[in-house]
Amino acid sequence: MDPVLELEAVSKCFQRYRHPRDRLWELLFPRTSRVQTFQALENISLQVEPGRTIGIVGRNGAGKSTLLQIVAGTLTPSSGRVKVRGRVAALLELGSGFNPEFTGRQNVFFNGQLLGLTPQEIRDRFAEIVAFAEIGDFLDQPVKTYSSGMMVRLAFSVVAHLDPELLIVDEALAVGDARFQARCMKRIRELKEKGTTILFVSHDANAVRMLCDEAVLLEGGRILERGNPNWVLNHYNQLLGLEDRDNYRPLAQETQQAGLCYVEQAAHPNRHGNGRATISKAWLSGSGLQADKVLQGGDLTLTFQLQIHQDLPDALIGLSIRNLYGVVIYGTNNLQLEKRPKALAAGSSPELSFRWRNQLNAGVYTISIAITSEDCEVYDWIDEALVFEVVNDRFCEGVIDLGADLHWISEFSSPAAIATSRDSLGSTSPSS
Ligand SMILES: Nc1ncnc2c1ncn2[C@@H]1O[C@H](COP(=O)(O)OP(=O)(O)OP(=O)(O)O)[C@@H](O)[C@H]1O
Repeated sequence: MDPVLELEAVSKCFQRYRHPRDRLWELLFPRTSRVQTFQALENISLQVEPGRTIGIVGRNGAGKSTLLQIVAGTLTPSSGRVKVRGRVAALLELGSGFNPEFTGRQNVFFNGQLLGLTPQEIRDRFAEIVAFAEIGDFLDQPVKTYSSGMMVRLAFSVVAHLDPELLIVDEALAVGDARFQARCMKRIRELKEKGTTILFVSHDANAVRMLCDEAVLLEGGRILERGNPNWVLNHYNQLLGLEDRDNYRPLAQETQQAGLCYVEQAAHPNRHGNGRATISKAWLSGSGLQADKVLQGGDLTLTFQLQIHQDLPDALIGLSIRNLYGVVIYGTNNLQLEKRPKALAAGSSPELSFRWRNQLNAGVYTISIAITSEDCEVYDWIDEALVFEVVNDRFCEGVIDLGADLHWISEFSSPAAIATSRDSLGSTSPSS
């Protein structure tokens, strides 16, 4: 199959002044130009096959946005060739692609037509776009009156529902509250599963590792590495070096012991089941910071209130915690925990809770909850019912904070002292 995207020796130069006063100088003395040419991209060649998700990583100023703007057609290259097969939809700059004087509704049609969809095709998707964006009555207000959060919700919804062949997402823009992040990432995963080709820009190595089939590392306007995400990201982490750690600031200590609670999910879009029993409420509580933020390391409790509508022979009640990239981090249910209910009579409203130590690392997570029969007849299932964000005081890599401990052994200078220290720690060497 032909590649969806082909870049051949693409370069981009910008003209810029070193100091603002140079601009004035040039106005006063037009023959003595002080403009400098800056090469933002140099000789980029890249082919992307259909259905691939490619992560673009690189330090600030590496050229990621410039590259993606060239692919999206909002910037022309200084030299080289760009070929895109099919529709490209890009979420690059906040508000780009929107006419501020038009209403949200008009902008949806305007963008759809720019992407080559017929008015009927846009009408067919309109309800879905509006439902996802959740901007309510603002749909008929001019976009210039929107908050940045509303703008990003509508912009993401438009690009993610117009069935592009190539979707370009700058992850930095797909943020907002934890719930919106979870919905964005879910939609991106759905598009990936449908075979959409995706270019995904991110500073978050974990995001690229989990979502992308391949990664491209840009540095100084050139491709430094392309290939397996793990391999490329190791290189990226080396580049970041201590930079990140220097920027890391531990949390202030005023953060303890608020509660957090999620209530009724009556009309949840990701809900299904035959209704013989329903989950009337589910909520999470523990050491929190704000409504949907919890601290790493504390206890979390997920409580369910159930409503039994018909006598049930048995029930399996469970939860599944996923990260934003759909990876299941943990799941369990009452059978695995050997807690069978005594009776499930019609009209009863049992309540139960799961409690665990929160070892998740910083990030956004979702919890799917369900009640089914032991042989998987689904009574009620709410996918990604709860969304919460974990905040971690300590910096560590990965999804779980195992809270490793460290004991120096080699600070003892003599072999005898090392042996003594090993004895006192009760440790054995790997070879013993
Ligand atoms: N319109 C412009 N005029 C002059 N220089 C520009 C222009 N746009 C980008 N640049 C420069 O080109 C370089 C690459 O910028 P770009 O925004 O593509 O980097 P990036 O990798 O997306 O960075 P970040 O991660 O910070 O968003 C930067 O040094 C930037 O200052």
